[in-house]
Amino acid sequence: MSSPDDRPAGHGGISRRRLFGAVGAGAVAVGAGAALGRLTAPDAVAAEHSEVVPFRGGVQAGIVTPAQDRMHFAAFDVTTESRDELVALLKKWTQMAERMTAGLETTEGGAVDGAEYRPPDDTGEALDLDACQLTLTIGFGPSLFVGADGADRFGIADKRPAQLADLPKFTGDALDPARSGGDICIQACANDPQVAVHAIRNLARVGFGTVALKWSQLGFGRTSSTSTSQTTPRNLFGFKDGTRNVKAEEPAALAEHVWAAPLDGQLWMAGGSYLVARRIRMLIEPWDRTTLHEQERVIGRSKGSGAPLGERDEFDPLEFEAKGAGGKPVIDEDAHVRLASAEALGGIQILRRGYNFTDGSDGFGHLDAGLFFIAYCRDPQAQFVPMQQNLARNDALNEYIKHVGSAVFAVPPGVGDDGYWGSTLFA
Ligand SMILES: C=CC1=C(C)c2cc3[nH]c(cc4nc(cc5[nH]c(cc1n2)c(C)c5CCC(=O)O)C(CCC(=O)O)=C4C)c(C)c3C=C
Ligand SMILES: [Fe+2]
Repeated sequence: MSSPDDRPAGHGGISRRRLFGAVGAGAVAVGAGAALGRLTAPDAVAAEHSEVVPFRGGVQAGIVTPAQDRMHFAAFDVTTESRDELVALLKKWTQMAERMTAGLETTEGGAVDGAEYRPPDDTGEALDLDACQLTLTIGFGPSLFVGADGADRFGIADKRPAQLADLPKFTGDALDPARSGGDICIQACANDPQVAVHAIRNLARVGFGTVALKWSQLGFGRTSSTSTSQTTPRNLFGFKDGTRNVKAEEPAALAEHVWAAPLDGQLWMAGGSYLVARRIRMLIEPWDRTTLHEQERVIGRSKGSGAPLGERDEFDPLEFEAKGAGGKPVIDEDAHVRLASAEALGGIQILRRGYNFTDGSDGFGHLDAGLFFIAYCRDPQAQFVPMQQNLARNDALNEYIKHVGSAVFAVPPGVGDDGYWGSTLFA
């Protein structure tokens, strides 16, 4: 396979998305030239203002990469019973993903330079768009390892990490099976929705006969910062979200809470992580009829500044012991930030990387809107599960939200120079 940085500027085929043409030199500084290098957290941060986020590296891009503004998340079921066909698809996907994240078509000249009487190799809707910091991150669900009937589907049952267990049912869950689970997920994040959708569409297209799309979700605005270089965005309740997130610039916290380590049990996962996705409906109509005072009590922070209640600035520490009038806690006992905090959970933290969504109306006069919550952690059972149990049982926010979709995936480490998506698993 020709790698993106082998390509001369202005090569014969359409160089998808102006990558080697009009875009300024600074924009590709950590792009094509570094595309085959190893991605570390500092690399990912350095890529923030570039057009291209390196695809290969020690960890997958799209985890600590500064969160892009748009997302298309897809979950697939594997329809073949052949391990060889599955591995062949993962190799093909890797080639395509490396090219698309570099701002190229899925194959050289794929959209319009191929044979006239064959379907094109690239669907074409991202021609003329640049890479837009596209990242593609793959994950493997529990059902890929062991089928519902207990079958070792692809000879990898003994490689299923203990951390990759199905999530338990939480109080209040109203999960739609059609929006839950999946054998494989691909998270596409970019600063242009068309670039993210193009990537998922083309991966799904070549997967025909080997995988089938189970569900997908578009997200239109990030709800977290994953780097101190980013400002904190707002969720659909109007609150800054991501203030106290684990950030790319915190290697010790990432090592403790996000990256799987060799000693965690499955060597093939070292340098990987676990992704929990929850489609959370936000009942925005009742929320919008709630007073500002109540909204801030429910979250535990000021809506305008994002500061903890009782404090001035967004990044001021949360004073959970502080008492106000009548000796009542300034941050309520059932405020969201208290119940989700490391202080309340014996030190547990997760890296949040979610997106706002709206998907039309629910047929009853309400917007189907909410938060597509994505968390990365080292062990969902020991981190996400107790955190969500505490929230599901006690959070004041529960009056205004409903969890309607759920999935968990093992996200393998980054792709090395000669590797492919999942090569450490299928080696
Ligand atoms: C299980 C984990 C979490 C779910 C599910 C969740 C849903 C959810 N959160 C908000 C809004 C906010 N969350 C904030 C902080 C926050 N949330 C979680 C975890 C989950 N949230 C954590 C770990 C934290 C940080 C807690 C801390 O240590 O302070 C905030 C405050 C800003 C911030 O720090 O990010 C907001 C706002 C919504 C609307 C929502 C479901 C729709
Ligand atoms: Fe939250």
